[in-house]
Amino acid sequence: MMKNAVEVAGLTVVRGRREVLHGLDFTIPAGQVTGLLGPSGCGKSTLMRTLVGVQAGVTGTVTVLGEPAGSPVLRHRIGYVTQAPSVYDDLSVAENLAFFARVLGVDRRETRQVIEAVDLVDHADQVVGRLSGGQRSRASLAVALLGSPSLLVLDEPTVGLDPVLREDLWAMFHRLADGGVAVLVSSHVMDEAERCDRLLLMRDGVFIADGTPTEIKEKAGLDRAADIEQAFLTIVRGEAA
Ligand SMILES: Nc1ncnc2c1ncn2[C@@H]1O[C@H](COP(=O)(O)OP(=O)(O)OP(=O)(O)O)[C@@H](O)[C@H]1O
Repeated sequence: MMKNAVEVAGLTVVRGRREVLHGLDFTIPAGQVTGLLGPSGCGKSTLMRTLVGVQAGVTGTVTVLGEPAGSPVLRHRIGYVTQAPSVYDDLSVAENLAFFARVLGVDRRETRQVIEAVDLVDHADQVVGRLSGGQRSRASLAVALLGSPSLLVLDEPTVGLDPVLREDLWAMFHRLADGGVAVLVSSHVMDEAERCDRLLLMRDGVFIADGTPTEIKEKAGLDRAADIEQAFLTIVRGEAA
């Protein structure tokens, strides 16, 4: 198993006329849930798009599963869920999965497994357009799980979900990581930080901290009982001082 699913050096991204990521160096290990946390607009989606290979204006070295980001061989090895649902409203959950399984060349039997994994068995025959927002985003997640990707890139997957479902999804992320998958999850709410094995804290296109939740709190001079939001603010204020 590859130790690092992602290796990035000197990553800069220009969108429009603005540089939105400013020379990032980092790795994302296999077998862990890495959280990408930071305020709205700091560049999380841009970073994820870069790893998936769909972002323009990229300079630097971005290696994903041993290949340059965007390489066609990676297509089946990365699962990506954006903030907008990527399933068809007029098809049922099962029909959507059957369609994407065919596009990806994945065994149709896998569709059942991924529907179970996201807990949509009871809604499998329901048209996606009539699902709740949370159910719809889980349908997108099921699509991303097809083909057992080695890297899962999830842009704010738990937004709008109730606490029980959030709990279930985080348990699933950790099960996948235990199986060797590199799971990258973004969030702009810091209260999910503690659920991650490791955190990348981002602000204005740079990382202000990289480590386990405990390491980051220590770096900020706080004890374990503190929350990551406090650590984030402490680090930001320290930099400004
Ligand atoms: N097409 C674009 N052209 C120019 N600038 C853009 C474009 N898309 C996004 N940006 C800018 O790039 C920056 C980073 O955006 P990005 O979507 O990566 O942030 P984010 O951290 O994912 O935010 P959110 O949590 O709100 O999704 C923002 O300041 C945004 O205004």
